[in-house]
Amino acid sequence: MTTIGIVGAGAWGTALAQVAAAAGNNTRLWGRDQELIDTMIQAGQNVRYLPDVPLLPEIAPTALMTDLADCDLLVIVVPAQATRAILAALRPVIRNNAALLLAAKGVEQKTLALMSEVAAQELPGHSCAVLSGPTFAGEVARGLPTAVTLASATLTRAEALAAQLGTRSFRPYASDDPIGAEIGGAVKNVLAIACGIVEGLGLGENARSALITRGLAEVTRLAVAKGGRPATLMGLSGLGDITLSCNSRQSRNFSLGYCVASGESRSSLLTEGYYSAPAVLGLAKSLNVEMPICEAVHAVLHDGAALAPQIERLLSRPLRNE
Ligand SMILES: NC(=O)C1=CN([C@@H]2O[C@H](COP(=O)(O)OP(=O)(O)OC[C@H]3O[C@@H](n4cnc5c(N)ncnc54)[C@H](O)[C@@H]3O)[C@@H](O)[C@H]2O)C=CC1
Ligand SMILES: O=C(CO)COP(=O)(O)O
Repeated sequence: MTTIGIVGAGAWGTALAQVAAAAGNNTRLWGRDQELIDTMIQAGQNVRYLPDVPLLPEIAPTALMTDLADCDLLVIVVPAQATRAILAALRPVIRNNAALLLAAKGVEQKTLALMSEVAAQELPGHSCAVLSGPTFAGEVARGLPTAVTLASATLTRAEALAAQLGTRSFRPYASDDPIGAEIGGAVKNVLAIACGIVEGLGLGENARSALITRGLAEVTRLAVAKGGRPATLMGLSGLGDITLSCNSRQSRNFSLGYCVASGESRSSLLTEGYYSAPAVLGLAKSLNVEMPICEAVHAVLHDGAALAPQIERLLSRPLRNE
């Protein structure tokens, strides 16, 4: 039996622990907060991040990193900006041949690195794959049907992981384009903020559809410049996740955009898209890729730009061929 350590006991980490356990793996769920872990053990649910979802009894929550020492696979599910520190903390603990599966959707602000690049620097020699796609944690944890991209540089490795984690309701599709999958996951968060803004301003469904489609063109340009394949962006980790997150207030990124547009407080909603926007743009600049929608979101969130001129700027761009 495979022993899987889920590193990060937030909403997505908890949902992935449900998946790993349901797929028949020996599953540990590590979180940094001992009090939360104790409550999880007592209440049989993650009361802070995923309330009202009973956890499978096979999941072993722990706040001790040493409990991950014998894991065959570590699923890294802390926010992108915290991933480097967690990987470094795991270095003295985990087995030399433990595999990594990266589940955060973001780009590191300090270095503009993708999570797979961070992992290669912090834990060189460990095999590494990426999990991404349209997945609201609550739905996955309740066992509702979901499909994801599971990408690794080697297709056979991705297929093996897909078989290890797949169930009737959680269907990983294997891919050998981790870069495309990672870029899709990181940029969709920024696009979801843009769509939340459009919704909050009441600009209509046509405008949202235009943003989704032109956003898809934008993210594809970046992925290709970074070495990914356009077809990946037409799959679950691209179009699939953009469609989900750009159309639902269940998305925290979409909700952040909505709050920004309607002038509601957004302090409790600083999301992966908020933190990754500067890194996505930095990466785009370094690769000479134009990303006007992400630029507008960044200007509003990080430079204090007013919404109206940013919308005007997008609408007054020269007409071009599709
Ligand atoms: N919630 C969702 O539906 C999905 C989330 N994701 C991605 O998964 C990643 C995690 O998101 P969520 O679990 O939703 O976030 P969350 O906010 O629910 O939980 C984050 C977890 O990470 C822990 N954490 C934060 N900083 C840490 C640090 N420095 N060291 C150790 N632990 C730390 C927190 O204590 C918490 O347990 C994000 O990149 C997100 O984009 C991906 C797919 C679905
Ligand atoms: O990644 C997600 C869905 O695929 C979750 O989106 P939010 O982080 O915007 O809630």
